[in-house]
Amino acid sequence: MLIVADENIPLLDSFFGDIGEIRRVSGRSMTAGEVRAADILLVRSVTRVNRELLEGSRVRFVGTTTIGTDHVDRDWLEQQGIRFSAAPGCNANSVAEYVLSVLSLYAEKRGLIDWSRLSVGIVGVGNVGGELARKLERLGFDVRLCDPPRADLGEEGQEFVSLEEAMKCDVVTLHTPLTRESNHPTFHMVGEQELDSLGAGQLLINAGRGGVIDSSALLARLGKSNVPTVVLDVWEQEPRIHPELVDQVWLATPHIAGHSLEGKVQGTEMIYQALSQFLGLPVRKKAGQFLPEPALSKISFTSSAEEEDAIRIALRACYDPRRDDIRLRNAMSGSVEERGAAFDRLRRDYPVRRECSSLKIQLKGTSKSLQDSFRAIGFKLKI
Ligand SMILES: NC(=O)c1ccc[n+]([C@@H]2O[C@H](COP(=O)([O-])OP(=O)(O)OC[C@H]3O[C@@H](n4cnc5c(N)ncnc54)[C@H](O)[C@@H]3O)[C@@H](O)[C@H]2O)c1
Ligand SMILES: O=C(O)[C@H](O)[C@H](O)COP(=O)(O)O
Repeated sequence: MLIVADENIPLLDSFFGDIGEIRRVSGRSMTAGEVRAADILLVRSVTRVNRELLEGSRVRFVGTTTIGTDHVDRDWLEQQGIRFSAAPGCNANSVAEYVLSVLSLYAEKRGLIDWSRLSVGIVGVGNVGGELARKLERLGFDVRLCDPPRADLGEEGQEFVSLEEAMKCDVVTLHTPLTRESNHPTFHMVGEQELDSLGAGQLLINAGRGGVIDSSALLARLGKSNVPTVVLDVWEQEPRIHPELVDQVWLATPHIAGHSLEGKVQGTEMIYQALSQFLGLPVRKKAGQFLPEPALSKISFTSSAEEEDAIRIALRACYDPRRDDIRLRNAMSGSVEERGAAFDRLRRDYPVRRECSSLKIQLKGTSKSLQDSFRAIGFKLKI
């Protein structure tokens, strides 16, 4: 059995080595010729999986080791009887931790000692937005949820606000899929009007998909007065992103919010499970068995620790988005092609980033409130 796979999928041999022969190819430039003889196709988010790629091939199973599926023509796969599987939620915690680290930096930039005084509007409350909401609510933030498809379902006990209401929060963070044909399409959902409603005291984060914000409207907005602070992890036309936009936003990262090692390995594991089921094979491997010891395993705080400082230090010890921001800015020179290649290189060669759960926090004589905050974020405590 031939498995053609994006070379950026981690642990291909460990998970799939005994299922078939693995042929690694570039996900970004994968061609019909490269997949024609494959039985199984494994991709990440950068491969357009459609008729053009697969017509006439032997492929019977397509797995994407990602949450997002906007790169896959699912209707066509279904018509062809090709089984499709994605990895919902695999890196949701990674994205939630990305947003928490950004919030900690933003609170500091604003001179706020207590970060939980920020109100946060979460737009798209699925696996990512839901995980983020749980953490923020436990940390005491005022959280507003905006999710019209869920609101339509009339879920009992769940309150949702409109996009307009969500855009009034101190922080607005976008976690929707990119859709064009749904009842509530998200393509360019945040355009001129929404951007004009934001002001200098607000932060806008996009860690969903680039096309959810109209980037021409955003560039125009950033050229006016009373500008909001903007953090972009996702961009229109990746990898050929707009260098001017990189210049204008506060933090610019190369679509890596979900790139914790845990998130990536869980994505591979979920597709291994789905493929095993498809082929009628037993599931014998687990992501946990392949995770190495983290480089940083323990931090201690004593009763002298200030709560806000301790959280800031621990969060940034795990992940500091400023490092990714600097790498992206440094890569923004040269021609369009060179910049695009550099964007992809930053993602391919992404350093190992571990989630907060890999770091044990030792607390001696600290307050209950600090312990609760660490637990809410997802750290393991040793008291
Ligand atoms: N930056 C990254 O690295 C990264 C990582 C993971 C996922 N993502 C992106 O984030 C998206 C969300 O991930 P998820 O796991 O939460 O997906 P999900 O499917 O679990 O949740 C998406 C939510 O968005 C809601 N939604 C749809 N249309 C909406 C609209 N118009 N307004 C508001 N809400 C709307 C849905 O009802 C759903 O609840 C993915 O589709 C992917 O594109 C990005
Ligand atoms: O949809 C997802 O899961 C994320 O956007 C994912 O992190 C994308 O990573 P990529 O497949 O581009 O490496």
